[in-house]
Amino acid sequence: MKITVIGCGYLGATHAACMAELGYDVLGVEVDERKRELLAAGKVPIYEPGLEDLLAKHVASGKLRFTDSMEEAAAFADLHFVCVGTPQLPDSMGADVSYVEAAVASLAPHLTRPSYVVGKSTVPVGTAARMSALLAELSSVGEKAELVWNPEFLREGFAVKDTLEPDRIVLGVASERSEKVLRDFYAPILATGTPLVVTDYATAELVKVSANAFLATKISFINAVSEVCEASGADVVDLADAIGHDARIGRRFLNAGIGFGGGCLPKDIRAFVHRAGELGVEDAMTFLRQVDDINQRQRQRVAQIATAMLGGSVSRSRIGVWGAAFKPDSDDVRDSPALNIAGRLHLRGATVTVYDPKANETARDRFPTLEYADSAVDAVRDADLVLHLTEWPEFRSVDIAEVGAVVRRKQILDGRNLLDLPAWREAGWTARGLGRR
Ligand SMILES: NC(=O)C1=CN([C@@H]2O[C@H](COP(=O)(O)OP(=O)(O)OC[C@H]3O[C@@H](n4cnc5c(N)ncnc54)[C@H](O)[C@@H]3O)[C@@H](O)[C@H]2O)C=CC1
Ligand SMILES: O=C(O)[C@H]1O[C@H](OP(=O)(O)OP(=O)(O)OC[C@H]2O[C@@H](n3ccc(=O)[nH]c3=O)[C@H](O)[C@@H]2O)[C@H](O)[C@@H](O)[C@@H]1O
Repeated sequence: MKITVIGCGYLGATHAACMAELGYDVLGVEVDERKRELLAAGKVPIYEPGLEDLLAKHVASGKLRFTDSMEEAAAFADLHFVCVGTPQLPDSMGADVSYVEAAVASLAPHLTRPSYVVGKSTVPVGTAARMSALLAELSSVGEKAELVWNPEFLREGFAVKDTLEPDRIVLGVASERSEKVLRDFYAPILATGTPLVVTDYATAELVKVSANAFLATKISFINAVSEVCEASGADVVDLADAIGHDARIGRRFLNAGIGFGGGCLPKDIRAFVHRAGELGVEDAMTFLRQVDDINQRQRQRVAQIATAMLGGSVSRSRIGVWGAAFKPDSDDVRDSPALNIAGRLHLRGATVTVYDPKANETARDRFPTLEYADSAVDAVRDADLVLHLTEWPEFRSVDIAEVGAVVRRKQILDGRNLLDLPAWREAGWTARGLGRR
């Protein structure tokens, strides 16, 4: 069976390579020439563990190809997955769905056989119904071009595994026929016992944003509690361990720290609130504004604690920053809390040197005025303060004595609450976490 994947960024490149791995012939459609050429050469423009091997294998075997032509896409397959971006609009909290509209509108006129267009992008509720109407209107086969909404739940850093072994598959469908086509398509994954939820468009769209909103809420909840821990001398990690033993709560996504970032959670919660407003139920989602505020506050809080550790002013001090990506095992710096904090301190007059095992280049593109080092030790040479902001495992195994020998002052702030603070203190450091003893 043949499929196309329209939009080959983080989501689309992963989907394309993984579907080739399942045995399908895949044509990726990508408008960005640089990305398309890299992908066609078997190279992934992003760092995602395991993805390049998979992609290179299937490009070499011919199961995976890339194009920029929708005409070619329409001729190639009858099943098309839309994976284009839905970023936050520049002038509002809402999501920009124009890339989804453009993808559907440019594919539809070329469809000459009954086809299925499957939206995977994260969209405001109501988008799928509009895209379904647009598809029927613009395709020469009319309603024989059907739309399905199939939101994606993969996490960066685990994208390949999450695609091949998802927690669940959700299908928003308008007909039994399209449900059957998608059930057959995902049969290799469903055969392993993966739960399948078949529902309507609106529910499928809302499942996705609700899942991200819940995860964001969990993180902001523990971050808010961490501030109370700090004020009262309690320890938020012990607290999270203790409440996490309750299966109704669960320990995952209860790591207090500098907060969530990335290309999805922040923009998705804002788009959710915005859409609720358009639907006249903004009050129901007011708490999500607080979730966002608490998240922003964490960045401010870390900058404040860092300033206090430097005696009330960061001006003329040197700060070494460990981590730039919004999370480990990724080079994605979209809305990265680590870089936001580094940038704030730089703006206040500190010399800030950043090291990230994989994201130095993507960080330099966005924050060219920061300095970048090639190792954890080089980043903190002559530093007055070390900030641990992205939890790459290598930062937990640094040689404390080696780091101590190169810094100017032995001060470290653990923005991810994962370092062994007692070990640092034993070596003569002032070591702090967020809401930690
Ligand atoms: N990054 C992630 O981990 C996940 C992302 N999502 C959602 O998936 C969607 C895509 O996200 P990312 O992959 O992160 O974005 P991205 O920005 O990395 O990729 C989007 C790609 O689509 C391409 N594109 C735009 N218009 C096109 C068109 N008309 N034809 C062909 N290509 C086109 C762009 O050039 C870009 O390469 C978003 O809605 C996001 O919320 C959902 C789950 C996970
Ligand atoms: O819609 C999306 O794009 C994806 O968004 C998130 O995935 P992702 O952004 O890749 O990363 P997460 O692992 O969710 O982490 C998000 C942010 O939260 C932070 N985080 C996570 C967990 C935690 O306990 N504390 C915490 O601060 C991370 O450091 C990171 O900055 C969701 O986990 C995916 O299910 C979803 O598909």
